[in-house]
Amino acid sequence: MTVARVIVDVPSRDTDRTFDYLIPDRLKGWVEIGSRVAVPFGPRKLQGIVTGLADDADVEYTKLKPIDDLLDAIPPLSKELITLGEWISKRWLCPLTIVLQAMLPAALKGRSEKYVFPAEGAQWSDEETAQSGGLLLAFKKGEPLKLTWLLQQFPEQGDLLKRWLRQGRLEERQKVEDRLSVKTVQTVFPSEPAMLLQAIEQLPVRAHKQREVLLYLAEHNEPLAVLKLTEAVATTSSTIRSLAERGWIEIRSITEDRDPYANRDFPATAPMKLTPAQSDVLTPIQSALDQGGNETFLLHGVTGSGKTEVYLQAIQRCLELGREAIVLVPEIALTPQMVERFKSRFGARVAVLHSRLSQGERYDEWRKIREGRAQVAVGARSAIFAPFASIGLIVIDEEHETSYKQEESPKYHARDVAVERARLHGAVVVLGSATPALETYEAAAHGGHETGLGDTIYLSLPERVANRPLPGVSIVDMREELKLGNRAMFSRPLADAIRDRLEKQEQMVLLLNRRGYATFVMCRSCGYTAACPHCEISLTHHKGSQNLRCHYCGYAEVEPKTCPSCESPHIRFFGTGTQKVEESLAETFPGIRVIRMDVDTTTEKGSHEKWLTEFRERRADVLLGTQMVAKGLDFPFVTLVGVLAADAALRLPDFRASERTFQLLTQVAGRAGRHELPGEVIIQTYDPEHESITSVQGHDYNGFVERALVLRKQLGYPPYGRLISITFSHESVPMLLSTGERFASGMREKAAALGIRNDFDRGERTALEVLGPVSSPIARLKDRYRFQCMVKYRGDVDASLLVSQALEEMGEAVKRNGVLVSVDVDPQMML
Ligand SMILES: Nc1ncnc2c1ncn2[C@@H]1O[C@H](COP(=O)(O)OP(=O)(O)OP(=O)(O)O)[C@@H](O)[C@H]1O
Ligand SMILES: [Zn+2]
Ligand SMILES: [Zn+2]
Repeated sequence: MTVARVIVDVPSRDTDRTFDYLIPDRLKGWVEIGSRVAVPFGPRKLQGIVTGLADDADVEYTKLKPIDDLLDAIPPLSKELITLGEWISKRWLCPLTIVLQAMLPAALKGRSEKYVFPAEGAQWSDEETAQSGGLLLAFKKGEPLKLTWLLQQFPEQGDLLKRWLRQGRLEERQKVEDRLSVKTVQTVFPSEPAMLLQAIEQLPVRAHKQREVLLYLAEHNEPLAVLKLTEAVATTSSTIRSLAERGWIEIRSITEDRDPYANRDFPATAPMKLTPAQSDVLTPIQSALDQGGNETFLLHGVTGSGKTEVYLQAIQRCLELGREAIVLVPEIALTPQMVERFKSRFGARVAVLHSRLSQGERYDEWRKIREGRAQVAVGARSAIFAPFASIGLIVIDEEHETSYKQEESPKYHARDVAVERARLHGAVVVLGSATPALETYEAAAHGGHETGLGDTIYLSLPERVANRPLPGVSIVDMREELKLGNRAMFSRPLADAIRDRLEKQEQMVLLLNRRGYATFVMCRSCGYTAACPHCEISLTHHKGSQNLRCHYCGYAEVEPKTCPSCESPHIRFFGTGTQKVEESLAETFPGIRVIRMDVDTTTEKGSHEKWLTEFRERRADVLLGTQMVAKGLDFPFVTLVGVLAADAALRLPDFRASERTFQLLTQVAGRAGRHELPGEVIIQTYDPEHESITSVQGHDYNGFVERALVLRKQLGYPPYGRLISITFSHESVPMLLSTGERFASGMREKAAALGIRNDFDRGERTALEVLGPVSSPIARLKDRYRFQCMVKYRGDVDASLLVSQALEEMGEAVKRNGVLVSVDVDPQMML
């Protein structure tokens, strides 16, 4: 092959196509589909990814420029991932380069030199050394060598070099990683116990602390981090250092492995003996795996029904068949507890990918996958791009979670990507949830094809393991509480239950549903509310910094003491934050031990883990938090779940608001009574008759869903129709209106030309309707007004294509006027 088709890394519509480059002789055999290259582009040098190879070019040969450089020896992307990327780019109307960049670990994005060196412990026979034509000798000094230099020096040895890199005997590293990596830890190496006891004799009488340290080390005679030792003995590092100066202990810096789980023991677990219900759902999954069939299953299992054990045993079968598995979990459920369950079963074969890893750590895990050292990838959304070669199984836990849809470009949904990637690999998909998304449920229960999921097989685990009952749920009407004179945050039944658990030394989870329930400022005299001057949304009160802030643009102002509008002093901060609940708990229940988990307390690396361990070890009575306490946690002593402000998110202008509320409440209720002790759930609400809330009480997923589906059908909303939202933003409203109108009429003409009607009601199979332009729910953002059009369609029409054509036709004018356009295919957030 002499020509490479390259997607350059400029995310715009004009460059969203391949450009041809010559492959220079020295790079022949090295440039492959999926290679990252440096290329000249006009006056600039750009990075690009090779998406195709050819023997002839689209333009005249003589006009082709050669590729400047190859950026990695082994292509970071595979042919299959490029194909998947092309599909994503079409499906969600997003430039291909943005999709491909999203597939690469961040550490790989820089353009830094690559170095090659022998892997630790790698050996070569004399014969191989002789064959290598000096290549291996070049490594003799043990120093990494530049990839570009090697390619020039050993043009004949390319194949060997490549083979050894693929086998992992040679390793490829880049500078960026060196910069990121190697963390060193000051570690104490104690002498023999006998020596230490002798040393104690020699200490001055008053050196209590030093004596304690030496005693401790005599007892625990093994290397220990200085920090750990100071904690264990409650002393300072200078005490320890003075012992080192006298030669009784030694302090050395040792490099810490970046694998955040590497230094932890995971006691190995054997597969559990399945319950009959678990076996019944595992059997069809395993036989699909055995037959190499490309099937999608919905595993609908109530909370605590043992879905995870089913995943584990399905993965085991997949590995036995010599194939690889991806497990997706929502970012906030990617807790150490979850990771532990996979690590204990499959050990070092598991790679973990999540956003709390540093760039270097993520890159390490990614390489483990690509080099075949790991066969199971557990991670959040983007782990769907794990660079495996032969995927047998993709599991998506809590498949209804909105976090599987990326809100910024590329706006893909990991569930749909999973189904497509599984198709490319002939793999099995298992979508698990106690509260499946309506789209998934519809596809599985009624074979709905509008969902894009295709045929989905419905499996169910309707009961908890070991006949444990689902917790009893009671609903407290907060309006009644107010009538009875209770203005506190906790209703009487909840307060009583909390007291009861404190007495019994059992544990509690309290959820504050804060979405749509921001802490805003309102004047009780005149009704003034503080809003951002640049965006049409209310400002949020931040207690720590005593200011009001806009969550969208970052605008901040000092908190007012009197109303800026009428000067009344009765200006109040409304709404409840977790911090306020924590204070109120402390006042109402003196001595109560509370762990608060929200964005403020979990930003620090490892903090999640710390809080959960503390709670598991029963060093706290209450785990209080936002959405992040609702999922995946399994604590035996939790017998009470309380929900404050259950209805806070019901009024959001989003047709999924009630589905989301139902899901959240069911999930958090599922944290109670998962082991021997029975559980109880108390939900506080101002809207006790709302179906989202009453259905949680009856554990009635199917009833809730069937009723919700009737409504969706009437409105033509998903899963009976699909949506594309197009948002235009500009400083001028008239400009927006005319742009929006032009788009809407363009779309209508296109649909009409295809004979597609725009009325949804008459039950025609194919329909398309354009709604808007209307002002967006967030009407102004950063001084730009926002209008949106919604395309609603169903049946046999490629609406994404029509939208991109309509936008293309308006392209020039829109660009000239500075209107920004953003497209969201299958939007999950209507705000
Ligand atoms: N076959 C089994 N025998 C005994 N215990 C089991 C079995 N399967 C699962 N369990 C236990 O039951 C509890 C609940 O299981 P698990 O956490 O897998 O449920 P889940 O369906 O994933 O729940 P959720 O959706 O609420 O996270 C766990 O403590 C698990 O160890
Ligand atoms: Zn006022
Ligand atoms: Zn703002």
